[in-house]
Amino acid sequence: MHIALIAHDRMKDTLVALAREFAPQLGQHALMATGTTGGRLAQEVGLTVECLLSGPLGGDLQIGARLAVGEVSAVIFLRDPMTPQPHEPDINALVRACDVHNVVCATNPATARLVLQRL
Ligand SMILES: O=C(CO)COP(=O)(O)O
Repeated sequence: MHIALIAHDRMKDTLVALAREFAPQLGQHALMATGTTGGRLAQEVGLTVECLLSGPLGGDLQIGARLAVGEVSAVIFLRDPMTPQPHEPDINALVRACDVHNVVCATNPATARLVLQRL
């Protein structure tokens, strides 16, 4: 599978902890991530991750574009529901693309855990 991993700043520690817990499973898949998230996953978890642009600079849109042509099979996107984001339209576009193309999309840690358990 091709899995996209994304977390807003206040959710990054949670995603890193989840990725650490599920590193053996994640390591069997092709991973991509927005820039800062991917850097942390590579450095702190040791995963091989294709790092795209940072979210506010277009990373969510890059993942959405890849997803729209069938190149992403699941998205783990830990959004911060308490902090406004400057690139809110990009975030909504990515989640909408998941719905349009019926791609697995986990936007909170509980759902992410369920998805990761099924890898
Ligand atoms: O903003 C993001 C997703 O909307 C995440 O981007 P970074 O991983 O570059 O922080």
